[in-house]
Amino acid sequence: MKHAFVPPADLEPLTRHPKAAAPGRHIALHHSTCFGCGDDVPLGLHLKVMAGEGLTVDAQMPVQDWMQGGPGVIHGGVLSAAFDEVMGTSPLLVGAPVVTVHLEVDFAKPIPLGSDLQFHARILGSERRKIYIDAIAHLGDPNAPVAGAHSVFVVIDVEKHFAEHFDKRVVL
Ligand SMILES: CCCCCCCC/C=C\CCCCCCCC(=O)SCCNC(=O)CCNC(=O)[C@H](O)C(C)(C)COP(=O)(O)OP(=O)(O)OC[C@H]1O[C@@H](n2cnc3c(N)ncnc32)[C@H](O)[C@@H]1OP(=O)(O)O
Repeated sequence: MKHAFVPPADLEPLTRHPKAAAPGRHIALHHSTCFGCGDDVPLGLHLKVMAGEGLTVDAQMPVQDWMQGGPGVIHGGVLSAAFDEVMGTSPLLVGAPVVTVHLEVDFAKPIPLGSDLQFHARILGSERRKIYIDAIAHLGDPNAPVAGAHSVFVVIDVEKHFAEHFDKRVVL
């Protein structure tokens, strides 16, 4: 798949946190009203991100009718949000809460409504507070990706980062 993103060649390797979810286990919810992973939002992606081997995660997403962009196919923004969520959850494997600063998506094939979309993301390494991650999406054959993504996330102090906005949060 074509892509233009070039991660730094000298990234620091990261290691799995001793308390990270075991391979095959669900990585605990970010929060229940998150558009990407929350159980309590009526309209959301409801993604369940599972720990994989090493510094990888996996998720699957049924492509539902409300996700339509072009007729019969997924909207690119919905796909981008799903990549953001899946990749953004993976740093919890190394014990790092992050926010996205950069997200690139390569759309290789139209993705039909009704498909069962599979995601696989991997942490590439870090540079200071930045964590570089890439991912693919496929329809059953990881060797035939229908989309790919590259991202940069930055490790934050969660309480400080959201302090100013916390009182305006939506509780359902
Ligand atoms: C949805 C909420 C998520 C909450 C997560 C909390 C718990 C996590 C647990 C579970 C994860 C669940 C999964 C979530 C998935 C979805 C994540 C999202 O969609 S997050 C929403 C969108 N993103 C933002 O709203 C960030 C807005 N940006 C900022 O607030 C600031 O830019 C911030 C705090 C991230 C960094 O600002 P500074 O002042 O602390 O630090 P400076 O020095 O500017 O940047 C740090 C490094 O990042 C580079 N950087 C900054 N922006 C960059 C960019 N656009 N591209 C590349 N590098 C960039 C800089 O060059 C610097 O790198 P050098 O160390 O100097 O090399």
